[in-house]
Amino acid sequence: MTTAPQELTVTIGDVSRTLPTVRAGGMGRVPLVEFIGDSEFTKAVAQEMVALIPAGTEVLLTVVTNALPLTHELSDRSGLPYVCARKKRRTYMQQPLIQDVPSMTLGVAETLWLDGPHAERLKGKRVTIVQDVVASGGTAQALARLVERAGGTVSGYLAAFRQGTPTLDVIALQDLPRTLS
Ligand SMILES: O=P(O)(O)OC[C@H]1O[C@H](OP(=O)(O)OP(=O)(O)O)[C@H](O)[C@@H]1O
Repeated sequence: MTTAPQELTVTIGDVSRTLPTVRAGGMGRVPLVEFIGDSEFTKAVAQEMVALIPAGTEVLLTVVTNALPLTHELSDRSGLPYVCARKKRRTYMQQPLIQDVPSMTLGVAETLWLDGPHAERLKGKRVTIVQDVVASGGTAQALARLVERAGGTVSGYLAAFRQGTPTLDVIALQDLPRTLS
């Protein structure tokens, strides 16, 4: 007998989304949060997150891909500048900081690249790390290391959703189940 995958509906502000579930590595089905291609949901989430930005934050730091539109909207609403790490080297990068992600939920090895001029914008600043989802916390740890290497300090970890029990102290709008079936 086949069991239909469970659905998960989340509501942020007055916007609701039924999240698709996907198989992720050996984890079973996990809810998939997508901001790419969904400006209405992205704006609603950013609107709710503004109040959660730690006091004293001077710069937001995120990483491509899915967290980028969310951080852009958060920057727009908070007035704080943001910096974005890449997951691929670009030929135009100047003395980038290169940081491996220690572990990831989906089990895919990843390396973060922060262009030198962008790293300069973190120097001496209090930086909040912004993500769409924090699960294991591996990506957050790698971003924190980039902040330190750039000469900044981490003010906090802010995510739209926390999935599971990351070891880091993450401020999140909502918790998502680790697996659905
Ligand atoms: O806490 P962790 O276990 O590190 O997992 C969280 C990361 O996993 C997802 O990235 P994904 O690989 O799906 O990247 P994408 O945004 O480029 O799709 C999500 O966007 C977070 O960055």
